Amino acid sequence: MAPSSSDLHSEADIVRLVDTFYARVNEDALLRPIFNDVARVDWAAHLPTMYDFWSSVLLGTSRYKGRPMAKHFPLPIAAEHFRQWLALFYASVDELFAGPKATEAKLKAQNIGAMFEHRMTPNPLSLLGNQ
Ligand code: HEM
Repeated sequence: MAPSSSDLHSEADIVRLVDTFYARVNEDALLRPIFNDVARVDWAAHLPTMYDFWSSVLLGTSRYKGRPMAKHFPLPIAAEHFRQWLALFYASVDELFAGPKATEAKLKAQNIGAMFEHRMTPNPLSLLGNQ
């Protein structure tokens, strides 16, 4: 019988989630080149930043102080990349956890991702030339 998952509660859970998610990113044909070839991410620095980010979002610790949009604007990413990012995030949550906090993690990832994607999409009104 498969072991039943418990919900996400602790800092150790955040670390497991982030490590599992980025392991999937690093095996993904669409996303791996963006992180490793385009952005040349320093994983030893990025993973702790992401522990802080998700600890702030899900456990309310306010440890993350960065400005994430600035890191994403220069990247060649569009709807398909955001869809894949979210699919891998959902799969990671579902592999490890089940419960209200796990559901909250997926909802927040979806909302923050949609906001990033929206802000990165050129506004068609700008074509009309009204600044
Ligand atoms: C297609 C989707 C995405 C790609 C390819 C992507 C890629 C990246 C890259 C390359 C960095 C820079 C890492 C570095 O500093 O070396 C980064 C940073 C970051 N990303 Fe994403 N990202 C994506 C979506 C998201 C989403 C949906 C979230 C939030 C739910 C997110 C949260 C962050 C945060 C918090 C940082 C750290 C910024 C900082 O250094 O303060 N990303 N991302």
